This record gives sequence, structure tokens and C-alpha cells, in this order.
Amino acid sequence: MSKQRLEGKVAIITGAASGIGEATARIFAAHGALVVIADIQDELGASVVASIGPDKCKYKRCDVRSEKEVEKLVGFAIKAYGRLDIMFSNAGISEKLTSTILDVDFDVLDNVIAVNVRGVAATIKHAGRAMVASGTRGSIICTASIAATRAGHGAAVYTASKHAVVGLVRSAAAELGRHGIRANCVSPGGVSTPIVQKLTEMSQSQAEEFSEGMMVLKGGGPLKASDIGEAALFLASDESAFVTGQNLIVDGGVTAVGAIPPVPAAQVKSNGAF
Ligand SMILES: NC(=O)c1ccc[n+]([C@@H]2O[C@H](COP(=O)([O-])OP(=O)(O)OC[C@H]3O[C@@H](n4cnc5c(N)ncnc54)[C@H](O)[C@@H]3O)[C@@H](O)[C@H]2O)c1
Repeated sequence: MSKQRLEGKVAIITGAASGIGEATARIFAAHGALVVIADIQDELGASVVASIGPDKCKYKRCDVRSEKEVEKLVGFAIKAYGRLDIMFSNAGISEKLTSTILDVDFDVLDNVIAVNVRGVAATIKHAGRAMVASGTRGSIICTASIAATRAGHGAAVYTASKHAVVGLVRSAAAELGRHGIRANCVSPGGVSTPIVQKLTEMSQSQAEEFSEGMMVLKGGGPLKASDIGEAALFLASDESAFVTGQNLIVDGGVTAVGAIPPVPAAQVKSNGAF
């Protein structure tokens, strides 16, 4: 049997109780990694561990807004599995997609920035420190978005927060390269996950139809959480050994084309999938 792509590696995935993080945890574990599933949804996190198998992963509660909790999360992974090779910093939230720049709620802004920017910075800092201290040529992957490249695919604060993720990752790549540590973003197009359904008030099939309609690549069905997980697998594995500082966009070509088609307000109560 050929070597599994993440054999012998230990990964942390934040936001892994649901959606893209959960799908990626399944893929990483199937490719031989030991995975720490970090989230704030404890019951869901425990059920993901039960279904993947407790011999392959563990759940650790971690609110990424707290630097202390992120530091403890990294310590937990090293205590449990002896090392840390991969940090997939994926937890993220958005304000309502109907909110506009003219009615920004600054409490909401603080919370979105706390999760999407502060949280990502904390995961890079503490995973990076652990990797440097142990001499591990690790891989840090952060979930940005098509809203990190273009406006119009998310609300303003979310869009700003995801642009910031790309800046953090490029800085991390520049500074940590001398230690052999890589840092990259994976940027999903619209994937029908619980957060998207909630923010757009669309059913799963409506959200899938909408996201499929945005793509220039046709015939493959809607983009799925596992498609993002496969891209994260590439960035986590040694196959991407010389890929660093990049933003790998997985969107069926949405950001490759020019203008974003207007969304009929009557059909979709949002300004676009994020
Ligand atoms: N689904 C999409 O269309 C899409 C598109 C582009 C980018 N993204 C990004 O992908 C990532 C995953 O989103 P998803 O679509 O899988 O949504 P999701 O809601 O299914 O998963 C997000 C997970 O993050 C967790 N989380 C939220 N706040 C947290 C916190 N403070 N600390 C720890 N965990 C926290 C949630 O509990 C949840 O389990 C996010 O960063 C999101 O911005 C999603």
C-alpha cells in the first residue's frame, strides 16, 4: 500500500465541528494524520470524534478569540500526540449578509474581527512558536474566502476580515520561511454549510443551486466542503513542499471572471454567497 499523504503528521483544525473544518478533519484522518478538532460546539465536536474514531482524533474546546485558549490548544495537541505539523486555522463567522457599510454595527464588527483576524493571528502565533521550538517544518493553512479577493461576495466587515487573513498569511510566510515553516490560505467559493444557510436564509439545496450558478465551471455539481478539504490536504502535505505565501482559491472560477452578476433580491435575501 502506498504511503498515506499525512502519515506521521499531527494536525489541529479550528472550527472542525461543522462544515469545511469537519470535512477536512475526515480527509486528514483518512490520510493518516492524528487530528485535534477544536471548536466551541462541544456536542457536535464530540460527535465528529465518535464518527471519525477516537483513535484518530480528539476534541478540544477552544474559542479562538482567546489567545490563552489557543495557546492551551497547541499545548493539548503536543501533549496528546507529541508534535504539531499542521495548523488549519479555519474557524470563522460573518455578520448578516444583508447588512451594508451604511449600517455597520460596531459590536458585530468587533466580534467578526475577533474571530476571523485575532483568532487566526493567535493560531499562527502559537502554532508557529511550537513549530519553531521543535524544529518542525510545519504547514499553516488559514481559511480566507473569495471575499478576500473581491468585494461583493460577503458583507463589508467579513470582506475586510478575510482580506486581513491573506495579509497575516503572507507575513507569516515571509517571517517563518527561514524556519522551514510554510503558510498559505485556502479560499472557498460558496459552499452550502450551516453558516451559509443561516446567513442567507436559504435551504441547503437553494444555497447549492445559487453557488453552482455563480461558477464558470459547469457540470460538476455544487462546490462541497470536501472540495475545500482536498485543497487543504494538498497544502498540508509534502506535495506542496515549496508552496508558501499563496492564496489557493477553490471557487469554480468565480473570481477569475470580471463583474459579479447581480443577485435578484426577490430570490435571495443576501448580497452574495461568501
Ligand atoms: N461556506 C462558505 O461558503 C465559505 C466560503 C468562504 C469562506 N468560508 C470560511 O470557511 C470557514 C468555515 O466555515 P463553514 O462554511 O464551514 O461554516 P460552519 O459554520 O459550518 O463552520 C464554522 C465553525 O467555526 C466554529 N466557530 C465559530 N466561532 C468560533 C470561535 N470563536 N472559536 C472556535 N470555533 C468557532 C463554529 O462553531 C463552526 O463549527 C470560515 O472561516 C468561513 O468564513 C466559508
